[in-house]
Amino acid sequence: MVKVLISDKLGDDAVRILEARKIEVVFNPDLGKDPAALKEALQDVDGLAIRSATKMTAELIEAAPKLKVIGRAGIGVDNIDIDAATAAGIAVMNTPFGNAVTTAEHAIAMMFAVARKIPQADASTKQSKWEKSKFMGRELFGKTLGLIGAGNIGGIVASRAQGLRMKVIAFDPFLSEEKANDMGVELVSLNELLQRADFISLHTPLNDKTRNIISREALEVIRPGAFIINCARGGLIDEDALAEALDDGRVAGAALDVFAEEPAKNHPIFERENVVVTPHLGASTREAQENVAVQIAEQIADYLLTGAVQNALNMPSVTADEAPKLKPFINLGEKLGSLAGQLVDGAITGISVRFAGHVSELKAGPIVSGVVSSALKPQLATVNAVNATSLAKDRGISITEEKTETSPNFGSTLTVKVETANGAFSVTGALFGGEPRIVRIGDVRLEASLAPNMLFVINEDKPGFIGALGDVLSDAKVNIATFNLGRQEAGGEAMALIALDQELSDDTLRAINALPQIKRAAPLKF
Ligand SMILES: NC(=O)C1=CN([C@@H]2O[C@H](COP(=O)(O)OP(=O)(O)OC[C@H]3O[C@@H](n4cnc5c(N)ncnc54)[C@H](O)[C@@H]3O)[C@@H](O)[C@H]2O)C=CC1
Ligand SMILES: O=C(O)CCC(=O)C(=O)O
Repeated sequence: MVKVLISDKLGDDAVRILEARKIEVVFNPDLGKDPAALKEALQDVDGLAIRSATKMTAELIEAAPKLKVIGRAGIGVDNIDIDAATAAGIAVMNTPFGNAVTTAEHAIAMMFAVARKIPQADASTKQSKWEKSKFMGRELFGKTLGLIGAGNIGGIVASRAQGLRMKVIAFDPFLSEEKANDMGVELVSLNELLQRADFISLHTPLNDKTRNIISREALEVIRPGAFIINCARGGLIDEDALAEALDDGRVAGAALDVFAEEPAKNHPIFERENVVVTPHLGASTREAQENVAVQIAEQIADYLLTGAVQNALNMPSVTADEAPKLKPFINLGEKLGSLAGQLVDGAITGISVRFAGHVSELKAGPIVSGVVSSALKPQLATVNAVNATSLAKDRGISITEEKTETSPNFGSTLTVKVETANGAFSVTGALFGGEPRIVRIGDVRLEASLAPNMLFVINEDKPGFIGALGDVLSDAKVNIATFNLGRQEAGGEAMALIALDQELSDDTLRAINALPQIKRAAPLKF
């Protein structure tokens, strides 16, 4: 039975959905905060569902031998070592839209809260102080809002702010001028944004380019009296420099939902009068939590049970409709790649996949990943379908695809060609009753199903060879299951793919290679 661990607080719907799909669920919402216990619990799970408390480090990923998918019920994946997951063949998925509206609403709420000092006024009024003159606020109407990052959440914040009649400008190097125009947002440089914005709201992922994007230098050029709102990630702001800018009044106020270190307790910035803080509540509404719990449970179940891939950060997507059609061709591609990879000699320099017939209408990515990973497997122990194409690219191996709509003798065929400095090897396969079958090797037609133990031979097409080979195998007590022959012309070169019921020993292989007609004999494993 497939098993999924939920190690953070996640809506109950997630458990219901997974169990309804006959998945065993271990729901321990406190495990994410206890890496040692989490490590133990990861030993035998196929899937993991998390929010932000669980930090999936390379060490934890290594401790999860069966893990196939990590699902983040939310947007930010900076708590997952994606490179380590990819290297281990684990799909990493998130739910990019489920909590976006809620988080954008939190940013707007925080902007109001800091501009009107609502939390401070609330606390004072509840202490019976009635300090009316102390809490003079600022109006948002007509002010300039500067968005750093205007994607999903930034875009929603922009539209809400426009409703408040604010002017919205944005710094986002990956947003096209056309899209910005559609959003009614003026694209500017970071420097211009810092100098023009009355309110600055951050909405980028945390990565090497965005870490400390609000740096000490940025705070030096910021428009005096600006407010800063951060509902994205703590590491985007240099917190020490912000504290100083708040103290000397360059920054009028800051509203922070996220912190460089979380949970943030006794943070020095909490002592500042002009700061409003929340404990990473951006996504915390009933609606958003229901959305992300349902979405991640469905995505994890689909992936584990059908192979469908949605919202993965390290794999091409495959819909639930596509998955059953692709599965047999992925299997065929893996077998062809494996056969070619086992038979080529020397470092692989290129792999090409030719799709002919109906298979050319299917998504190529997952099939190519299967071909590449199995072709490289004999040379690279760490390769898998998730990291295959990126690993190939890193090693300078060219990957090409070619598609033709017709396949003369079969509904669909896949041809895999693997090149090395010593030559190329190509093999074609098709599906018979959904099962992979080899139909051509190089220019030679031959039909063979694949078995766990096989022998590939090239020999001179002369009488007596098959008998002699049969004698060697019989002496070694190796039974022939199927024997499939092909040749280009009588008396020329012949080929055979032979399925064996037992594994070949080195001695038997030596005896086969010593037969006079033999040109090549190689064992194959599938
Ligand atoms: N506080 C909370 O509870 C929540 C926080 N978040 C965080 O909000 C952030 C934004 O999420 P989404 O809008 O969904 O992401 P998104 O991917 O839709 O948008 C991010 C935007 O940032 C831009 N960007 C990337 N690098 C940039 C750079 N160097 N400079 C300027 N812009 C850059 C991208 O082009 C994109 O438009 C993420 O960090 C996410 O983790 C998301 C949900 C809840
Ligand atoms: O799960 C949460 O509460 C945090 C959400 C978040 O930060 C995200 O989705 O990026």
